[in-house]
Amino acid sequence: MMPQTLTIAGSDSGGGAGIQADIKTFQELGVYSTSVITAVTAQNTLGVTGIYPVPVYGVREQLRAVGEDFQIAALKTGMLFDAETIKETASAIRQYGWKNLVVDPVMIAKGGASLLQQEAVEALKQHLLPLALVVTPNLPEAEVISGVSISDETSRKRAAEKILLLGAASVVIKGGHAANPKIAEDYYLTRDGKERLFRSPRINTSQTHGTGCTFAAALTAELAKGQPVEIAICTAKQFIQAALSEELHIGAGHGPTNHAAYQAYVRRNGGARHVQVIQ
Ligand SMILES: Nc1ncnc2c1ncn2[C@@H]1O[C@H](COP(=O)(O)OP(=O)(O)OP(=O)(O)O)[C@@H](O)[C@H]1O
Ligand SMILES: Cc1ncc(COP(=O)(O)O)c(N)n1
Repeated sequence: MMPQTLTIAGSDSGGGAGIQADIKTFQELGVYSTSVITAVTAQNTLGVTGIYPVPVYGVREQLRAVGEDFQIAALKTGMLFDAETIKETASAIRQYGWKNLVVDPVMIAKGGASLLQQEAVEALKQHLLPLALVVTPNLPEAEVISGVSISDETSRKRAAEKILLLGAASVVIKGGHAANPKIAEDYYLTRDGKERLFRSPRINTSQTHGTGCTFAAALTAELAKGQPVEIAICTAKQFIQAALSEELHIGAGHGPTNHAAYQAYVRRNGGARHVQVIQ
């Protein structure tokens, strides 16, 4: 049977991030996707112009509908917007016993719009992170969650350790926002102290809308297929590397990544693009 996955996230009318990015990625990687929509955004490659949260009972009912009928092998969370939605989500994850949770702690859209209310950060830390197998903050999100200002490898590690103290089993601090012009480097740390660096050549592109969502969705898909976390992260990095390499040039702003590029690359070359893993 096809592995079944769930994304709990916001809708992006522009199709590059959020639920839409997740479902495209799940489909490309051969897993079945269910979805719980937490908020509808009016959004395109130029920015977010409206946010319409789904009432909490609507979120609860979607979670119930999925929980009562599907065998969820792995799931991810993206834009959760407010504390009530976070609590409802955490409660359903516990109720249905869903394992292999990837928490992408989405806070701010590329254009600057806030996708998580400030007072909801505490709820994220208290209710959701303890359930996570992997939490995938970008650099600014890692700073907000940990309270550590990240300026070098030592402070990045300290931030990761603080995030793990909140209860997540492992963390990937993504390096898309780092200043390094040559390398995009993601730092992985587990609760038992295992460290890895996932590095790839940095691609010089403005078509980066939804990179975080796509990366976390690829990771979730691979976990659903039973891959170990490190292998799943490596495939997710290969997936986003391909998606950024073959630009679509859609829209006038920060265009979406190319979700079909990874499979096209694998078909052409019999394998995936090189990502360096440093142990
Ligand atoms: N220019 C780039 N070239 C290669 N890889 C990149 C680039 N930008 C980001 N990545 C990779 O994309 C993934 C997502 O990282 P990023 O730090 O952009 O996440 P994010 O900020 O959460 O994304 P988003 O902006 O969608 O919220 C990581 O694996 C990162 O290394
Ligand atoms: C519904 C939704 N979820 C997540 C993001 C983050 O993606 P990005 O930072 O690339 O805008 C987004 N823009 N919209």
